[in-house]
Amino acid sequence: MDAIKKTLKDSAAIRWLVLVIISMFMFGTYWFQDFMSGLKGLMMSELGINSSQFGLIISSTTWANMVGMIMVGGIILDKWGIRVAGVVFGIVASLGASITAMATYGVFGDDPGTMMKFMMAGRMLFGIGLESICVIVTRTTVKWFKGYELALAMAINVAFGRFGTAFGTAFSVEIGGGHVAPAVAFAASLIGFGFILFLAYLIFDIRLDKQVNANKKEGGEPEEDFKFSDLVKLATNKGFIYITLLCVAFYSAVFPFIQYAPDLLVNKFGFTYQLPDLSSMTLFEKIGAIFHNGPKVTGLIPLGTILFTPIFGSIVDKKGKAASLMILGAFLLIFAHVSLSLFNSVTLGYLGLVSLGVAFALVPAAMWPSVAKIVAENRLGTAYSSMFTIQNWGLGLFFWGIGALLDFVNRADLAAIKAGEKMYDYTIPILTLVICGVISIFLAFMLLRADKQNKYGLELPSGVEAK
Ligand SMILES: NCCCC[C@H](NC(=O)[C@@H](N)CC(=O)O)C(=O)O
Repeated sequence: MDAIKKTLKDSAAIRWLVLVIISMFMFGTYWFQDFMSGLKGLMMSELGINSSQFGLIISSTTWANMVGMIMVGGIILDKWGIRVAGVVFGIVASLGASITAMATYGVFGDDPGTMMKFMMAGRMLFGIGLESICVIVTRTTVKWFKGYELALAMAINVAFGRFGTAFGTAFSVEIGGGHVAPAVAFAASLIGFGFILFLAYLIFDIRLDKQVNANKKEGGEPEEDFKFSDLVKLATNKGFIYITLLCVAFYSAVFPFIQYAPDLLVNKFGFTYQLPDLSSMTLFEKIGAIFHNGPKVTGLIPLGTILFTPIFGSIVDKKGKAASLMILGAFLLIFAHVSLSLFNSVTLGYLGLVSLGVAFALVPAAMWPSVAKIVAENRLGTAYSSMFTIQNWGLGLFFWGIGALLDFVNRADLAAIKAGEKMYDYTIPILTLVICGVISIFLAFMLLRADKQNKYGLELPSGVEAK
């Protein structure tokens, strides 16, 4: 038997280069997913929309995914591979983002109704690409890093996405020069840039496949293929059900919150949307102005997770305790939303945001590797696609629901709010997210119990089998 030859992925330099290239795709798609949060005030004044309509635009990202588009993405990925799936969903995401940008420039008509309709259509198309790209990039990371630094690579990959969220949220007002359309066009061009880099990655993908196929004669791994029976197996796996429901409850209280956080800080704590001129300020005044700016402070949440997700990831790898850490994350989530809704203290508000940031680093670091302990490897593609689909049901509801609830509870004051005489009261919409936190704790405890019964090994370090 011939010796198995070294492949491209055996070179650490090439592996990490590939990770950076594919992660730029995540950077662009996460930017586009989240940047509008920093523009909410501007969108309301410039496009004449209310909070509920803003919520609809954000929520439209999830609509096609709610009815199974991510599953279609997963099937295309499993049947035709990374290259075909990446190109198809890269085109879909770029097209959706371009339609959204054109709509804000008034290409399809400049009345608010037409603009909104096409923005939603564009974001819906983009959303199909976003989620499938996330699955494709995750799958590609596994392809290159399995047997190497997989947990760290996944954490760094998510960190690129968080960079996109942080910078998109913090800087879109300035990038747009105080207008919505240029900020949307810039965000759309980042997806195009990420897609071009992904096309460049395909050269590495083709080379690696050739090398792996050559080695397969010496005994390689069989490709995974989508089977509908896998769905049935997943739907009857208790651990998978708990972790999927936990994923919905947890992310529903985080991603939608981030979309509204700048507006909450402006309305509740008197923060600004636009930075004042910093040039004549002392260093302390500059820092004060930044920490008093809604989009910038919100941007710090995902920015903090960039450091902490890999740290928590390596704790999970080395010490285990993934289910316990998810319980802790759910407690932090409740503290965050209680302190941001029921109290009016800015200090407590900052503590709430820090607590949310830690939970946002902790839970994903513990949750995503745990899926691989609960579900057999040949069903992982289907497992991630199913989780993302169900996650989108919650996201769709809360992206829109927070805005709709905001308009509803403030209905007596809407005219005064529009005229700038009053501020939105965010208490009830944010308190609703506390319910998600409570459900998350319950599910995390159920997961811990299921782990003890089924011996998934969630509390054990990476690579240690439960007996
Ligand atoms: N290896 C899996 C990484 C998932 C990271 C996770 N992303 C999601 O949940 C997606 N559905 C993306 C999205 O909706 O933006 C995350 O924590 O970002």
